[in-house]
Amino acid sequence: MSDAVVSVRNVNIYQGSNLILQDVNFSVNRGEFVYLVGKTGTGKSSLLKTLYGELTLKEGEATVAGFNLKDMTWKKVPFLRRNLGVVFQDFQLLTDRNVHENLRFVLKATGWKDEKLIEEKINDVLDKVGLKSKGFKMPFEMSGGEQQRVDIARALLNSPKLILADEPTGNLDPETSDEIMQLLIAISRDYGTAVIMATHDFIVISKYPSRILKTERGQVFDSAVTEV
Ligand SMILES: Nc1ncnc2c1ncn2[C@@H]1O[C@H](COP(=O)(O)OP(=O)(O)OP(=O)(O)O)[C@@H](O)[C@H]1O
Repeated sequence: MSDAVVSVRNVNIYQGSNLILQDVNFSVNRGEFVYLVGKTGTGKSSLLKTLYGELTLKEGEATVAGFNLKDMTWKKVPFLRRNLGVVFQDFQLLTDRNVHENLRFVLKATGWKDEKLIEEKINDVLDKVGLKSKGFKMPFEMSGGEQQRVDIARALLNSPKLILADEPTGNLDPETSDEIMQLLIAISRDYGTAVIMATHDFIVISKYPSRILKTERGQVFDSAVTEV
């Protein structure tokens, strides 16, 4: 059986009628950590959006966490998302509730009902990101690094096979970026979660070298296949 969590074959990605990326081919295996780099506007976000079902795949073949993306209906997208964790630069936490309530909100929205299991899961993910005692804090009471940890905890709630992270260190100072990188790398290593992380931060990449996908001139180049 293939270990691929993401498989993309002969894919063309459009924004409206504009072809953004052509003939994209790559796979990502369980537990792999992959950077996604490329100049602004070359299609990193468009590629991530395709992988989490925000942009419908019209041309080519792709599977993510066992879901076929081709012509996926909007009805199916929430089921895909439950198998993914998505982490953004700007955290996107609900500002009017504390950390615990932010996490509980996601579990409830994704169908969790058993209060004991909900409590256990929240404690589990907070422990994994090193925030076990911070569940009562409001987002505005936390540093940027702590908020990013909460965002990662939220991404872990449904034990995803894949985390898609769009510039997760973009708003953080170098030391805090380091902490977040070590956390994401530990998650991929310890839980077998594949991570695809879009970034402009070459200091981070040189410090934590890993496979690179690069968007350039309408194509995706893969350091596993060619020099990027
Ligand atoms: N919603 C949209 N509608 C139309 N065109 C879009 C839309 N979103 C992005 N584009 C265009 O698609 C191209 C790729 O944008 P995308 O956001 O994927 O690039 P990016 O590499 O992620 O850039 P950045 O590093 O700035 O985030 C750009 O030319 C952009 O203008």
